[in-house]
Amino acid sequence: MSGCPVNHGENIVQEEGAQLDFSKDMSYGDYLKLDQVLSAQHPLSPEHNEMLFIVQHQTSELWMKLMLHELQAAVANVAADRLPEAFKMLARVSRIMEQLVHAWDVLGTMTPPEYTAIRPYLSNSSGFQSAQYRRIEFMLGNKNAAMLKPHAHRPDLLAQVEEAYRAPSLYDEALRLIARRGITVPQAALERDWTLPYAADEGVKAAWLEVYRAPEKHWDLYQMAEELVDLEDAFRLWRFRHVTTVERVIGFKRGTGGTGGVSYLRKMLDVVLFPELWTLRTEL
Ligand code: HEM
Ligand SMILES: N[C@@H](CC(=O)c1ccccc1NC=O)C(=O)O
Repeated sequence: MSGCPVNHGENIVQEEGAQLDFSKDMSYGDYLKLDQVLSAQHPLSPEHNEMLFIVQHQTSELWMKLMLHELQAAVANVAADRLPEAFKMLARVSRIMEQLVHAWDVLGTMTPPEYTAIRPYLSNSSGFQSAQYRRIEFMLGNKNAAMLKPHAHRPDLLAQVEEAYRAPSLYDEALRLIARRGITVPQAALERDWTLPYAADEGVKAAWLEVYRAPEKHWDLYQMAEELVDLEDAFRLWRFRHVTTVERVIGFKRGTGGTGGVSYLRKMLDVVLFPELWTLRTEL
């Protein structure tokens, strides 16, 4: 084999001039704090599949962290009439949601006996208690005071969840925006108790219909509405894949969080975040 013209990896690295000494420089792992991130996986059971379960949830929480970062900035941009910036962020939030929809395929490789072996180690913990998830739901308008309770023992997290609970949602800000643009929106939608879940309103539907019937007059509001529909569409897919994966893995057992399990998650499929943006379509 001597004299073989194969370009070995070592040669390529040298020819390319890749830096190989990081004793004095910040490296990849330093920048990304990988020692911290990759030392946070501690299975409680002897089961092989628990690593999948932990990594799946931790990566989901990381994506949720980015989603919150983008959503917060998007809401602030809508409130400040900076729509191009808001659209960029909302598009990213929808793509993250789609990423999480596809992530269910990985978890779906876990069979009921494999999960049943891990489940006792989870005790009463459940995704129901995810503070980041609850903040996302609240920012998207699905407000519910009872969902604050699982965070009562963690004042730091409770403060963050409460902040999202008390603030106007993305949709509330979108309605205030279209009102500022001269479209008639019922006053009750513009100034209200933001802790209450949004209730569909014929006057709000009429307002959005004005946008959809003359898109050339309100092009950015039209784009805003379609960004919101994209986001809710992706969120619905996530909820659907969750309940299907849960049925596949635990059937109709009660949840570790204390709910009926699949029955509870199916009820959540009926949640509509931006109702008028869906109902108006019948009239177009
Ligand atoms: C085998 C995998 C999974 C099973 C069996 C499962 C099961 C359940 C069940 C039964 C509930 C209802 C609450 C309860 O009583 O526990 C729930 C809620 C929830 N789960 Fe999962 N889950 C799984 C994976 C995940 C993953 C990967 C995530 C992503 C972070 C997640 C996030 C959530 C969230 C956010 C809730 C609350 C939903 C709401 O209140 O609308 N779950 N899950
Ligand atoms: N609620 C699930 C447990 C569960 O899935 C879970 C437990 C701890 C951490 C995250 C979880 N994922 C989503 O609910 C169950 O009833 O099996």
